[in-house]
Amino acid sequence: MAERIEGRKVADEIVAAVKGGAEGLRGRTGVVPGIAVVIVGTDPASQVYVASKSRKAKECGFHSLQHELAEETDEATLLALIADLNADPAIHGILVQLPLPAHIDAGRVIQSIDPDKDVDGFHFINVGKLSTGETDSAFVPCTPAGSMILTERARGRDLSGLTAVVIGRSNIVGKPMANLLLAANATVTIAHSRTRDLAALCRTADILVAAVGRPRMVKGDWIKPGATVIDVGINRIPAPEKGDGKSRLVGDVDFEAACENAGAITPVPGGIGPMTIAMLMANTLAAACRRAGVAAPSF
Ligand SMILES: NC(=O)C1=CN([C@@H]2O[C@H](COP(=O)(O)OP(=O)(O)OC[C@H]3O[C@@H](n4cnc5c(N)ncnc54)[C@H](OP(=O)(O)O)[C@@H]3O)[C@@H](O)[C@H]2O)C=CC1
Ligand SMILES: Nc1nc(=O)c2c([nH]1)NC[C@@H]1CN(c3ccc(C(=O)N[C@@H](CCC(=O)O)C(=O)O)cc3)C=[N+]21
Repeated sequence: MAERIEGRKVADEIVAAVKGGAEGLRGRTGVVPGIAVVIVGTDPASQVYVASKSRKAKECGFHSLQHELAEETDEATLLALIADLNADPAIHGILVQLPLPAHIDAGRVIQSIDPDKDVDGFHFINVGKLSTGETDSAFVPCTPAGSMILTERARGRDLSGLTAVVIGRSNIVGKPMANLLLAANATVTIAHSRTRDLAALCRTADILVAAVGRPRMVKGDWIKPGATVIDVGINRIPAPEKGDGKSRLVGDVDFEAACENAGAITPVPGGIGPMTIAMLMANTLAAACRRAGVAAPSF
């Protein structure tokens, strides 16, 4: 039976350390880390994430702003808000919740964020730093950063000789995750919707990362015995057993079946989700430390 990797517990440890770091920064320099979360529209799942980000920010002792804009907000209004946040010295981190409504060019919005405040790590400058190995000064996207910390807990910091398969090639998860695994010396393959015989490829993976968005797509017999399985997927599915109209969260991996083969596996919920939020807090503290000219703690 696989070991459950308790992301929520590790996330709580990181949040406690960030809180301590923020107190230290404030004591030494008077600087209070500030984060602005911007959400456009009323997607209920997005609102849940945004609310929990704001809650954690308060828990860390941050100054936290939440901007909720109407679905029909135009791009110019959003760009103007970001320009204001870029210029605001009390704000060190800016997160624009994705996806954005279709009438807004998400790429243009992301590239308008000051790279030094881009705590999501989506700006070209931060993407370029990550892929060229300038990780000391880059903001690393929160989900892959959190996934990497849990991978290190299971496998150590040096993944030399290990094979990693990442399913999914998004800019938010798959590609940066593959870069981080590569930087840690794993031998990395990225799979996607055009990959042939995904099951056979997955069976080669000592480390398997699923970031697809398809509930329980990865089957138990796709898992190499002893593999470390990182399930990034967050999928809400109907749960009639809980009552009419109820739903529950599942990952991209068939958790119960995967437990038979895996050495260690992250659960959903309670795995990568809480780690993502913890890393957002860590990145915001790092942004505030850099602004204040103080060394940022690393995790
Ligand atoms: N835990 C967390 O904090 C976070 C969780 N998530 C979750 O992670 C999942 C992925 O998110 P994200 O990367 O944004 O999603 P995207 O939809 O941007 O990317 C999904 C990727 O999966 C690939 N894919 C789709 N179907 C298949 C298939 N049948 N076989 C193999 N590959 C397939 C796609 O391939 P192609 O490129 O060819 O289309 C694409 O590369 C979602 O469940 C999301 O909710 C996301 C962000 C944070
Ligand atoms: N600019 C941007 N940055 C993001 O990081 C970003 C985004 N947009 N858009 C949406 C995705 C998704 N995402 C999650 C974060 C935390 C949980 C999380 O905490 N999940 C809990 C469960 C929460 C629940 O019960 O609903 C868990 O897995 O245990 C989930 C998903 C961040 N994303």
